[in-house]
Amino acid sequence: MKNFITLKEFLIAHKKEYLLGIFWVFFVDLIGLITPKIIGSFTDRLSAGTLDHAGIWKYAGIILGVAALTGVSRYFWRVYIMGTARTSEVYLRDKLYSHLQTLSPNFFNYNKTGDLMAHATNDLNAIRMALGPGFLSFIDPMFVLTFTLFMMIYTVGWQLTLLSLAPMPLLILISRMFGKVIHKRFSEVQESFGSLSDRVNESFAGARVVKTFVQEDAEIQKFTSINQVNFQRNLKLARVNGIYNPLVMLVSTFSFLIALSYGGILVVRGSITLGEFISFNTYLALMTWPMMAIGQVINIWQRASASMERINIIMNTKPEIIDGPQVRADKTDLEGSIELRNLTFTYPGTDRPVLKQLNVTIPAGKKVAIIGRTGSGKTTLLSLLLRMYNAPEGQLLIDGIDIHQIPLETLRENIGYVPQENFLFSKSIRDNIGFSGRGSYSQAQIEAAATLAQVHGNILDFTDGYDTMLGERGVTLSGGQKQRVSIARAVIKNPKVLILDDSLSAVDTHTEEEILRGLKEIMQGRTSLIIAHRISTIKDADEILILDDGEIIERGTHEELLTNTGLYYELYQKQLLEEQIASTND
Ligand SMILES: Nc1ncnc2c1ncn2[C@@H]1O[C@H](COP(=O)(O)OP(=O)(O)OP(=O)(O)O)[C@@H](O)[C@H]1O
Repeated sequence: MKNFITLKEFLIAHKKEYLLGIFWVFFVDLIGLITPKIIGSFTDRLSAGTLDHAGIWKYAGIILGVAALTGVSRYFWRVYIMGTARTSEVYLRDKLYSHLQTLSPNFFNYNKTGDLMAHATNDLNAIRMALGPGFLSFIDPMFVLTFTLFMMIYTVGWQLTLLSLAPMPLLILISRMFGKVIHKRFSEVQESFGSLSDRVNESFAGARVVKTFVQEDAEIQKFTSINQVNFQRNLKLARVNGIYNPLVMLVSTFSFLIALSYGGILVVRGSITLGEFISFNTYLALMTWPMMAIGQVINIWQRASASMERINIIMNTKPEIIDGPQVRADKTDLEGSIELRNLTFTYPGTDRPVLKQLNVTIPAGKKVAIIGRTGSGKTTLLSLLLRMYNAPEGQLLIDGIDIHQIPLETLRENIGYVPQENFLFSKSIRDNIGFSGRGSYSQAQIEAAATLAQVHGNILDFTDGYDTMLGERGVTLSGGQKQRVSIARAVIKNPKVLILDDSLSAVDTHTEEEILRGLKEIMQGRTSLIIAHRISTIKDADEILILDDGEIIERGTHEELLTNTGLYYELYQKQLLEEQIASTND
């Protein structure tokens, strides 16, 4: 039960609905006791020959009335219990989603999307089942068993009742034994379903790569084997259920057997009437469902508990990147100066530093470029600036204060970031560009940003213009167009700091020049950090840093760097040569 602590708040808030639900279950179970008594009395009067036509109609009327009342009451219990269980699913899904939003990018490096989706679907469904049908299957049998037991003792005495119920403790034993196995096997099923969802998600997301590498058959094989594992695990669970449910049935059949044989003897002896015997057996029949239900309850709750355990692992994951106690809440704006003080950074879970003792000061409003071989740590530095990862205390300062003292919202709202991988949402181009404004940007602002990013013309070429819907990952746009929409999305924020991570690599040199000219205008007085592989992108920067294996090996302006014969000079010569070859080929 301790797994369900996550739902404490919800259950307290919805106790009224559950109490009303309990009332209606209580009421249905209470009136359910009338029918067996009526049938018994009907039998006795019939065998005594004291029943006329009107009497028969009266009995029929009562039975019909009870059935109608039961139907109406059942409607209410469904509304209160099942309805609240549905609400719990919405509550928990929202809570899970909101919590996932707070977790750091590192969490998503280690947890696969498909598996997280399985948590949000299958696991939540199992929990809903417990709070709806599972809860009902718990309280209903409690009432039915108590009431029926009372009526049985009242009708035929305690000896026959006790004897008939003698096999019942066996039920508890069986349920305890099977409960543990069901919990374990259901956890395994959910886990394999997570892997299955993840496989599907990954292979669809990478559909183009799969096709271009002609890996369809291999993908099908991989899918089939995971599907088989999932099937086998479901089968193992079904096997437990297959033994468990008939065992529960068998125990209740023993009860019937005792009731029939010993009850029959009592009727023959004349200790009880035939009517009482029939009433007793009808009560015993009433008990069959609750007994089965107790078996089901254990099953449902064990599944839910396994699912809740999985959800709790996520819910108990503490967000690593948060506003700590040292945060300065009054810092609602940035000026844009950046300082790296001996910055050394190692990714969590690894032991090799990716950035080593970097010392850089970027005054507000300056343009700094970073260039270097792949894997030299350029993107890592930007991730630290955006606090996607935590830099060591005191080594990364913005506006002269430690980055950890700046509220996350202030930090990120004031940085315009164009990532290396231009992820666009499956929304219209307008919504993608205006992503940060949640619909508050005017069409003129959106168009201005698009013009600056040199993509306005392209957008107008689409039939639906700014309303053009982008497929998953913006598949309808070319690489260069995606980059430019992504630039427009960053600059519309009018950020104090603009970060471009190799964001002009997919546009031709002419467009690049146009974009840079536009950016120069908007970034007047604002800080920009540009990563590039092409020297043409960065040559007018105030300072260029050359990063190699996490260290700054050269720094200076374009002109200063060309006076050395270092890596920058080497890169420049290589790119000049490439350009010359390209122009001779034209
Ligand atoms: N989340 C991570 N966990 C562990 N190591 C990482 C992680 N992300 C990047 N790295 C490693 O850190 C190093 C620097 O990576 P980074 O992405 O910063 O390089 P880069 O200079 O931006 O490269 P490129 O020009 O190819 O984009 C690489 O060796 C990379 O494998």
